[in-house]
Amino acid sequence: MEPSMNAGCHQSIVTLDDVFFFYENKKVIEHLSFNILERDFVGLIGSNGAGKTTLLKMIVGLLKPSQGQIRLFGQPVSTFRDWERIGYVPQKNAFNPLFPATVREVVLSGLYGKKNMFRRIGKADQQKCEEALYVMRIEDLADRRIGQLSGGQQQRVFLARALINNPELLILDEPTVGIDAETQAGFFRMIRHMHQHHHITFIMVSHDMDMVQSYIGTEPIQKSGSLSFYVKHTHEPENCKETNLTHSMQQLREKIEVLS
Ligand SMILES: Nc1ncnc2c1ncn2[C@@H]1O[C@H](COP(=O)(O)OP(=O)(O)OP(=O)(O)O)[C@@H](O)[C@H]1O
Repeated sequence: MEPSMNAGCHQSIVTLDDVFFFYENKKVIEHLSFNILERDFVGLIGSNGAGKTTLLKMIVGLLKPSQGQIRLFGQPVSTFRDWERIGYVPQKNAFNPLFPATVREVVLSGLYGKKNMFRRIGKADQQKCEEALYVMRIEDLADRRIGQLSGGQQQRVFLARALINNPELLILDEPTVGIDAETQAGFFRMIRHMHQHHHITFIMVSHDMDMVQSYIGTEPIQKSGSLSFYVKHTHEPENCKETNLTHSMQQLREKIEVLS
């Protein structure tokens, strides 16, 4: 996966060029170069402490590479501002049961972006929120406190939060940790459906080798230290059109109901 820029359906979504990362003197990532194309599904596997979360945090601009460059949608991450194009579900969102935010508030907060904390919530935003709640089948939880939900329910809330902007890139950091096997299987069916039917590129950290190998591929495309990158390319030209959010999200939910 050499860094390169491509046009049309093969647009580069994330490019890393000889990236290093150090926490003080501890080297976590070195000489990492790769290129993720539009609608790729990247599975990132690695032992504890391999640097998976560090890498995701660099991609979403929360950490700065010690050396090298990262580009998002062709732009250097340092000047990138279109954060609504990216949905990020961080690892393990454990909440104090008394945390005051409701599910609806958490999902709406996905619209605020990095610089927009105090924007007024208009009708269109409310509508997007209701769609995201609907598609994740959590509309009946909308007024509950996030901290009072199960791990599986919280995971759906954070996915709804990430989906509210109709992201082009969805980044999931071990989305099924601590979740029962049945809920995990339903979650992966949903993720696969989203990848197959929607215009979304995925990067997912997972310890679930079975899921990664059955959907993405049996061999990693690249290794770096103890990080392994599995990549499924999905570049059929007929799938390279923008989809209508409302319609596609409703289709997604209907499909999930069939599968669940
Ligand atoms: N803020 C920090 N300061 C110093 N060292 C850190 C910090 N965050 C992480 N590390 C160290 O950097 C290394 C990589 O951490 P990271 O969280 O990226 O690993 P990971 O692959 O996501 O691990 P896990 O599978 O356990 O979640 C680990 O050795 C960790 O202890």
